[in-house]
Amino acid sequence: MADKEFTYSDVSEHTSKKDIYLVIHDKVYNTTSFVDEHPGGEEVLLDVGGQDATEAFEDVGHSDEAREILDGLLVGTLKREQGDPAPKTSGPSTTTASKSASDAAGLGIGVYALILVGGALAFFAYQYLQSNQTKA
Ligand code: HEM
Repeated sequence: MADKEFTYSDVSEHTSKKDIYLVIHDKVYNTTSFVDEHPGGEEVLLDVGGQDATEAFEDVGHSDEAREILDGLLVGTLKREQGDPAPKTSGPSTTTASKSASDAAGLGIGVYALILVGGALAFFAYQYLQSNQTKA
């Protein structure tokens, strides 16, 4: 049963809670029995029902236990045809995510530096003005 081949359009017919298939790494999984038990909730599974859920699955960083459950739900492999959506991998999107995350961190440090330097400048300017006042 697990070597059955499914086309993308076969899989896309199984989108309801009572009959839901997911594609992860070009393997087809019948997730119907697991929807109610998913620790991440049924919503997220229904969102990707009948679709390639590779990216969604990998982005969460599922445990080995999750992967074992997945093995038990396997019903076949995906047979890609021309015009089907391209395989999804978490590769490029993760790189972009971490890049923008580090950009944001860089900006955060810049803002802190600006506050520190600005604060120091204000302090010295205040001291300078105070000393001028005492002189006068
Ligand atoms: C049939 C496919 C899936 C299986 C077997 C599965 C299994 C699991 C398991 C066992 C956990 C508990 C934590 C762990 O062991 O990693 C979990 C957590 C989670 N899953 Fe999935 N999952 C599947 C698909 C998905 C998909 C497609 C998403 C989409 C975003 C998702 C989102 C999450 C989230 C957000 C959690 C964290 C819940 C929390 O810690 O509060 N899962 N999943």
